Amino acid sequence: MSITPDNRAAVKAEAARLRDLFEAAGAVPVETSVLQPAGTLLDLYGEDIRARAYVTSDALRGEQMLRPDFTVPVVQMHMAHGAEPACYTYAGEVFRRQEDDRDRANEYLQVGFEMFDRRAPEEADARVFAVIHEAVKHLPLQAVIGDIGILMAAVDGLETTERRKAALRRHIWRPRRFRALIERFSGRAPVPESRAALLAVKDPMACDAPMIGLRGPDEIAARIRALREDAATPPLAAREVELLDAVLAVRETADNALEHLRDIAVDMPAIASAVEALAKRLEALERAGVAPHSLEFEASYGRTQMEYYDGFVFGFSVPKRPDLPPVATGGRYDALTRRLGGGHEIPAVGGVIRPDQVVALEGGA
Ligand SMILES: N[C@@H](Cc1c[nH]c[nH+]1)C(=O)O
Repeated sequence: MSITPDNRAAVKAEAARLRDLFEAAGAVPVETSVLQPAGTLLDLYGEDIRARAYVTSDALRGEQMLRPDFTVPVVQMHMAHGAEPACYTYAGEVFRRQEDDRDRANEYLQVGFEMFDRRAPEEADARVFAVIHEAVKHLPLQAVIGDIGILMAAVDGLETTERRKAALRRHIWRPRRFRALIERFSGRAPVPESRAALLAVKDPMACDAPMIGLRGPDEIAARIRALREDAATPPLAAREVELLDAVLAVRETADNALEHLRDIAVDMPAIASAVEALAKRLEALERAGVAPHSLEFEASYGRTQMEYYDGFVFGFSVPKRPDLPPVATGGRYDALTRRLGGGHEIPAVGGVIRPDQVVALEGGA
């Protein structure tokens, strides 16, 4: 649902209620411009949002985009002149093109809560989750949590080349492409024919074909070297793939998921510290009044959301209604503060609620 003349007043009133709640929880209200510089900022969101942003040009300022979210501009603002620790709230429109569903809003309000705090990250995770949970607890929603940090640790721990790990890390956000890479790196899928043909030639650069395209000879030669190195890399061990698949398949209540992940970590020590961080987070959630057995944990959760997440992720959705957008989503984005921090960084976590979805559910949609 989007904002229509009929529901505008109700959605705005709900946005104000949420913002008041977040302020009462200690957040300072902030504003960001609707028009944001596109360029490098857009890259931080990842492929999905990049494809859906409204971008326009400006003779003086270069490419501009209609704000696709608040987190990136709020991080920028905080890194430029924020005090520590800090907690912010905001309410305003975000804009994302819808490619295949006309009924999904391309412009809607978000009310957010963001915490920048280097003390006890698990406490901050639990605090953000609990504040959002409290705001939507009157609605029939199911909360799902996940942890991108566990997936990153699982990839980092694989016994393979840095190059293969970097490719997998990049494609955590594209589950199908990730799967295809695993199939190839484990030798279960054949090397593409065109690549095999290229590598069969002793020196592909030694021919007098004209240079066309954007890549120079050095870049092409480097790419061929990389492909040769890859072709000579031993396949991922079947056992490692099995363990990685086991991690990705974890999907159960959070208390059981923790036990399950601890079992997997016995054979996959690379994820052990990320799993213990999950344990601490669940304890902090329990202290904040959220019982772990009431939460679904899905190891793959968040893989199709913002690419800046690198730890805790969560969402609140209407059960059995995958056609409806989540009412609230959020997650941890420590690395984003480093990328925008010009040499500084601070652990950070936050989330947003969509007041239009709250109003629709209250109206029985
Ligand atoms: N900005 C995210 C939500 C979020 C806020 N803070 C962390 N995550 C989004 O629009 O999906």
